[in-house]
Amino acid sequence: MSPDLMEQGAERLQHATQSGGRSAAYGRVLREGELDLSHGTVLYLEDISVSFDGFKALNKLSLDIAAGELRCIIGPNGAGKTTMMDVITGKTRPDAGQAFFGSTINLLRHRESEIVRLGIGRKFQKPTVFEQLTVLQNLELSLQADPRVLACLRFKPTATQLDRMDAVLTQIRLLGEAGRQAGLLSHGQKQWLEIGMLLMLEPKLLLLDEPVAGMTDFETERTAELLLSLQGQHSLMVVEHDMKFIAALTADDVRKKVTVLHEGSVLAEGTLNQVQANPQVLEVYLGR
Ligand SMILES: Nc1ncnc2c1ncn2[C@@H]1O[C@H](COP(=O)(O)OP(=O)(O)OP(=O)(O)O)[C@@H](O)[C@H]1O
Repeated sequence: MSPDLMEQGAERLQHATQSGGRSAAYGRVLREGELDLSHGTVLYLEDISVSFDGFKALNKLSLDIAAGELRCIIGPNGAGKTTMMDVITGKTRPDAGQAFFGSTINLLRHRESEIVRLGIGRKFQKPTVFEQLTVLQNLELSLQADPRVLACLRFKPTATQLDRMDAVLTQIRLLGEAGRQAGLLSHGQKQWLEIGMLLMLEPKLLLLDEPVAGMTDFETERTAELLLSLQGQHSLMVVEHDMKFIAALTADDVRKKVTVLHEGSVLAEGTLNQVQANPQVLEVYLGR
């Protein structure tokens, strides 16, 4: 989708919310801040550039992700993968470019905390669960406005929230560990718990930075199953170096796209087979 269409969408939303009228293009009125996926795109980045002391960490990066898509991003160290996630989540402001969430939400106009509330969840590489709390309490904590541990002990979830916790615990395969102290979980289980904490907020887009780093083969396989079960309902951007894991994430659909970043731009995009056979990718990424 072109930025023009994005701006048109934003204007239409503004008109709909100001006049209270029904937008003919969307068939129903959008509430302000509501994600509009009617064009089929959940994330749209165009010509994003970020410089650190003159060094271009991102250089006119353009990328879009379809609603419900699971997109794998690969690239050598320093390619700009983390910086790209920092821009999407509002941690870093780009020098130039556009970033839209759906067709109406201009991410560059929002703060980090607002972007979380708008529906973008981010999982950093290292697990950051609360080790002294139980698995269930960690999930409860993610629902609270007050993130202090003491507040968690007083927190009384609603019936709907309890149902959601049950569903998430099943999804992350920790239902049997709900009362266990998070610090006693394996590394893989802690990573799943953190994904579960993000899922409690029902994000539309999940960004995952090297989710299987340090996991056993068994845990890696389970993680691939978990992420595959989330696609469709959520959109996912998975940054990974582990090619076996990428192969597992793309095995269900040979047309699935993989994006290769290099020196702050998209070097190649295509199916896993296509990017693995791309001579430029072999040269810069695989070092052949
Ligand atoms: N705050 C910063 N100040 C200066 N340079 C930075 C900063 N953040 C990132 N960079 C540089 O920008 C480039 C892109 O970094 P980034 O962390 O986005 O790459 P990456 O693809 O995530 O790498 P890796 O796979 O090693 O995590 C690197 O050369 C990095 O050194």
